[in-house]
Amino acid sequence: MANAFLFDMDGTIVDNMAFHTQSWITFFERRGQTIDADAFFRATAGRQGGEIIRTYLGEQLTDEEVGLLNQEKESVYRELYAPHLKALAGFDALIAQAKAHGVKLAVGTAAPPANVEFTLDGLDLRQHFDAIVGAADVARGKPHPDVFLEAAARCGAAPENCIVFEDAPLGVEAARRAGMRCIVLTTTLPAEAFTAFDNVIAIVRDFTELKAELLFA
Ligand SMILES: O=P(O)(O)OC[C@H]1O[C@@H](O)[C@H](O)[C@@H](O)[C@@H]1O
Repeated sequence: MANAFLFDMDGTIVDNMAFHTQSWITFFERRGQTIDADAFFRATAGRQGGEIIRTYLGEQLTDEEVGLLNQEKESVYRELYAPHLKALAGFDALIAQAKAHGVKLAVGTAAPPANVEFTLDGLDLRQHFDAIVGAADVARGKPHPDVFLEAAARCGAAPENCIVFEDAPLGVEAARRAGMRCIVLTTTLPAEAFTAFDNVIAIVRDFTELKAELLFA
């Protein structure tokens, strides 16, 4: 069976979580709610936008209302982040190395299709992936394992042959529930935030710090 690298998108392929958080702050301010940035990131990063909106604004919202609210939030985010769009250091070299070793590549993200397009097409990265799984493809966001299990299945890889790359505690937990090892990128939280997870095999600042022995053993 294949080996696969499953990449979270936001906060991992791109260092953009500060812009997501800022767009949520703006979105909730418009509705008279104040959020604490750090606590909000820990509690929500990796969940789908619709799940986050229902948690904070009410479970009674219809799917249509949630869809419109989510579109509003994500367009604020894209406008804020667009001038800064770039892949995290070492990403291009890592995917080239992975391909040379025959490793399958996938994305497992909570992002909606418009954000996947914005990021992966904006950086011309879509061509590299064997599978791209987002909010439109699975019912439940992280910490549920659905997005990574679906990405692995589409790559033809068993969970034990997958390495997930993540920046958020709920994403590391999703990998753990999927039975997958995880490499943490400290784009947003420090290494200490991940010490409790037994599936974490490395914690790095960006992709340049990764050793080939760990990835291709
Ligand atoms: O799963 P990923 O790629 O880290 O995406 C996470 C983010 O996806 C976004 O679409 C949400 O609006 C964010 O608030 C969320 O944290």
